[in-house]
Amino acid sequence: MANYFNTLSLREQLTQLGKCRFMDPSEFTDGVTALKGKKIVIIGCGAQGLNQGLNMRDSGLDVSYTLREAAIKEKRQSFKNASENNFVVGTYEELIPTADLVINLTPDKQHTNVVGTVMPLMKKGATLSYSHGFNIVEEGMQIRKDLTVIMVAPKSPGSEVREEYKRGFGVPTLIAVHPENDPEGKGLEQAKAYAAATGGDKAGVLESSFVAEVKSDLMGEQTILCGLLQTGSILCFNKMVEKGIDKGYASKLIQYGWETITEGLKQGGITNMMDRLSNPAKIKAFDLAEELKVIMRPLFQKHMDDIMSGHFSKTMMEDWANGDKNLLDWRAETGETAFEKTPAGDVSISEQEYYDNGVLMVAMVKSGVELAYETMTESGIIGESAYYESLHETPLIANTIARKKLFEMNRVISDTAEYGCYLFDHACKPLLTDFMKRMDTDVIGKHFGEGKDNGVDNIKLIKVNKAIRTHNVEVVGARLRASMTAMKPI
Ligand SMILES: NC(=O)C1=CN([C@@H]2O[C@H](COP(=O)(O)OP(=O)(O)OC[C@H]3O[C@@H](n4cnc5c(N)ncnc54)[C@H](OP(=O)(O)O)[C@@H]3O)[C@@H](O)[C@H]2O)C=CC1
Ligand SMILES: CC[C@](O)(C(C)=O)C(=O)O
Ligand SMILES: [Mg+2]
Ligand SMILES: [Mg+2]
Repeated sequence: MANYFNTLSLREQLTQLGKCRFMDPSEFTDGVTALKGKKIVIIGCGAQGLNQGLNMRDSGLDVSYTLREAAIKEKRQSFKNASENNFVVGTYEELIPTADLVINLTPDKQHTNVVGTVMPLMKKGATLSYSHGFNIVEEGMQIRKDLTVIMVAPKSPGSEVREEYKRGFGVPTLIAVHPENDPEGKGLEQAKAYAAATGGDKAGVLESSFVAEVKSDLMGEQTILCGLLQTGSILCFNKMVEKGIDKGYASKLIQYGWETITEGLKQGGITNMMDRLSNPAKIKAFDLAEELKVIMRPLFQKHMDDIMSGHFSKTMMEDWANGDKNLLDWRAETGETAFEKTPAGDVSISEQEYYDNGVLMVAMVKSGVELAYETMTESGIIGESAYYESLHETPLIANTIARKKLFEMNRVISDTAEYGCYLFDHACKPLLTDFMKRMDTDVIGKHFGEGKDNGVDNIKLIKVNKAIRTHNVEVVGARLRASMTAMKPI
């Protein structure tokens, strides 16, 4: 098997990377009809498997789960997830031959093995679906020619796929049909019905390609979504403790701070998040973000370059072959950080205080979202896709940190995302050493400008506001959010 993307001509690479059409809600008036009465079998019942299946069943579809035999025999967590939720569970041999749609929701590392095992059991003309196209794009998996291959990729952790659905909303979703596998031309209708069943159509669906999904998904998760939240949490916590801020307070400010400030981002973009600060604090956050962008841009670009060239996937696959050594070492290190080990203190922090005392966190979010968006779009990924993969998903990841810190984020995201997150974190922390030496409690831990006059230079404020509001992520975001009429506040 060879990296599929690297086998394409440059022209075809650019076409697939740029494939991105925002679908009109009127295209979903048929709802789940294309899958109604079809037998849907999900392989794996983990983060995505369980939550997508629950949504699909609540949307009226016939969902069951197939697990590897050992998971059933040993009643592993995946077996408990499915059976305690009253789903039928069976072996591959029992369920795969009956399936019209087989949804592969096992970890990316397992895809070649799992798909290779189930493919001979699939009935003629059935459909195979993925929620991330790594196996097809980076590993060049070849699928039987009579099978339709689709992708329905929620731009969200599995837990939030469920939470947003229960709120009557959904998460933005990329759908695609693999051009090499659409023998009956039914792929798109099935992908649309699947996206509707998970609630994705309420938040926005992009008709995209496997290639565009893989390259943008890897970039988002490694940089702004998980990498920078990981690095930012550790650096901000350590700075506060070094400067004498109470540890419990510092822990709470970080754990719940990302969720609170990015809720402002989700509702009204970077503009609204920055508008929640006083004018002097906004100017300070803007200046810090500009500095951070200069320092981190080469790292963001390196991640994008390595993802595009296949270097990232090659090195991660080497780690798979090496018993996941890097991943497991990095995971253990994260568990030992002072932030992870310090419980949130029993102190009250008001919603506004998270902004006022977290100016550096706001600056980190702004710089990371803009850098990820800029780097992706410069590489041929379309703005709408880059928006979902940077700005819209950051709050959904922040929700997981609020639950149980970085441990929870790294538990809920895919192993692929976790690997990329640590890779970024290891490179980013040293890059920010000098910058962090200059930071003090005025920007993290204490109210910025407390007791001082709130006056600012009008000309500077006008320039800052203009720069924030005219950034392309804001222009695209305002358009996309206008169609998110079902979005609910947390
Ligand atoms: N995590 C997320 O939020 C997101 C994930 N995705 C994509 O969704 C897919 C699933 O990821 P995720 O939900 O994180 O996966 P998880 O790690 O949460 O779940 C894995 C499931 O697969 C089963 N499994 C593991 N190894 C094997 C194997 N060798 N054979 C058969 N089954 C196996 C596990 O069961 P058991 O070990 O008990 O057999 C478990 O039920 C990936 O492609 C990922 O990139 C896309 C968007 C977000
Ligand atoms: C952000 C990580 C992710 O891509 C996701 C939740 O969307 C993943 O692979 O887990
Ligand atoms: Mg993702
Ligand atoms: Mg991912």
